[in-house]
Amino acid sequence: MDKPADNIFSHAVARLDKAFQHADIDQEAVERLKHPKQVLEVTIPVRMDDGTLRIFTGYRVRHDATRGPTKGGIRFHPNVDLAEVKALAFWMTFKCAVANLPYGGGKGGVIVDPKELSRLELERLSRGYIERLADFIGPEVDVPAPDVYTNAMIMGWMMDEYSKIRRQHTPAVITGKPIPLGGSLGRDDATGRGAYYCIKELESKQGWNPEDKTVAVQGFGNAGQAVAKLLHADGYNIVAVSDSRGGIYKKSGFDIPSLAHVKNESRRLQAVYCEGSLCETIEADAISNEELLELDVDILIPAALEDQITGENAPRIQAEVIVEAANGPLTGEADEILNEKGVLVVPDILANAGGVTVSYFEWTQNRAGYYWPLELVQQRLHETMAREFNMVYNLAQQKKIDMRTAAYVVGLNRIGEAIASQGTARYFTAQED
Ligand SMILES: NC(=O)C1=CN([C@@H]2O[C@H](COP(=O)(O)OP(=O)(O)OC[C@H]3O[C@@H](n4cnc5c(N)ncnc54)[C@H](O)[C@@H]3O)[C@@H](O)[C@H]2O)C=CC1
Ligand SMILES: O=C(O)CCC(=O)C(=O)O
Repeated sequence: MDKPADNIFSHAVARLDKAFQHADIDQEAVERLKHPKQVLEVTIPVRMDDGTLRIFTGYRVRHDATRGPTKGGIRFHPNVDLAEVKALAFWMTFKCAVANLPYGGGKGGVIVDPKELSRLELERLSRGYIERLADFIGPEVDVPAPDVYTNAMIMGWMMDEYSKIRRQHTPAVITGKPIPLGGSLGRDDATGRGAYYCIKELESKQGWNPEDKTVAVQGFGNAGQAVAKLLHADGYNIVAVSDSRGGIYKKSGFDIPSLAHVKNESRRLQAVYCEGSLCETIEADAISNEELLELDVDILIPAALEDQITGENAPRIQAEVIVEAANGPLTGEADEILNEKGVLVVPDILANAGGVTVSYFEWTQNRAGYYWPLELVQQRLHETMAREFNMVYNLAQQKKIDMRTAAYVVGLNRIGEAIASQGTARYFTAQED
């Protein structure tokens, strides 16, 4: 049985060996991709509202920069550790390659439960983290963004802090910002929307009728809410959702805008139906997050944290399709079991690439100083997701491999081409930027 928490990074890189057999890349390059390029650990002293001092620990990892500046979000969570941040940075390298963005992969995290901080404490922590990272990031070097328990407001503080340190307005140092500070229209729901576009591609390939399909969504934050809302609007029956406290189930399905409205107002997931701002409680079953994963649904969307489906619960998964809106929700052992069972898994490095794709659009808009209408953002996101979904899907069919392996093959081939174009001597002598 695997023990996911003990080495999430080595489990993540182990997936490369399977993909390498089908890819066109030098073996030494693959070995090199099993190690991050740079790792930074910082301590952040923060004056709390009661006058005491707390020291927080944070990380930023740049995994690989062959295809461009490293790119990836910042997570604020009590369980953040270095192995997790390294794994998340590794996934970013492949996600950016699969979406064909001119980026490598990076990721950051701070060990903190942001729900325990006041707004001012959170702002001091966010600014302090960027002060520690200021020499490590930059629009052409490493470009952070939101991830779990960080949001546009935090990105705004961070961009402002970096600009203050550089004495230069620098919106392209970070993406996912508030619109008045240079954020892109459409970044807010881009991760869930990207996953939705993947599901729409599957729908047309498999001839699904949305009204016949049941869906369970684990995690009701940025990614989970957006994909649930879009699927609901198309007629899919969202029968279960959850957050960190647990889930709710209703056989006839939920009105997702009502759930989202109340969750965002009250910070609690409740079974409700709203007409305008008038909301009433409705009948539903309380379920645990573990139970949600094992429901008899057509489509399961993990949209919370890593290692949710393991060798232990994979045999009990009943969904026919799993769309990984979260990063790393399945362990390697779970993958094997689900592949055996014939479950179609749309992997994280494809399914949740919508967020970083619109982050790329935001970065290009910041650098050009010219801003796009929402329709253009969504149209280009749709084109990217549909193109890369089909690239991965067709490769999987052609080589008779699972979609995760196919996605890694696409990523490895693109990174391999970039290395070959640079000259391998450069790649292997640590001079790449
Ligand atoms: N925000 C973004 O643009 C992107 C996020 N992702 C990934 O999507 C996943 C979710 O991220 P966001 O939606 O941004 O975070 P978020 O902070 O907006 O929401 C996280 C949600 O997960 C819930 N949650 C936390 N622990 C849980 C648990 N143990 N079981 C069930 N639910 C739990 C929270 O209550 C919350 O509803 C993460 O894996 C993240 O790395 C991936 C690509 C981009
Ligand atoms: O928007 C970005 O740059 C990265 C988002 C992210 O952290 C992710 O895709 O996991």
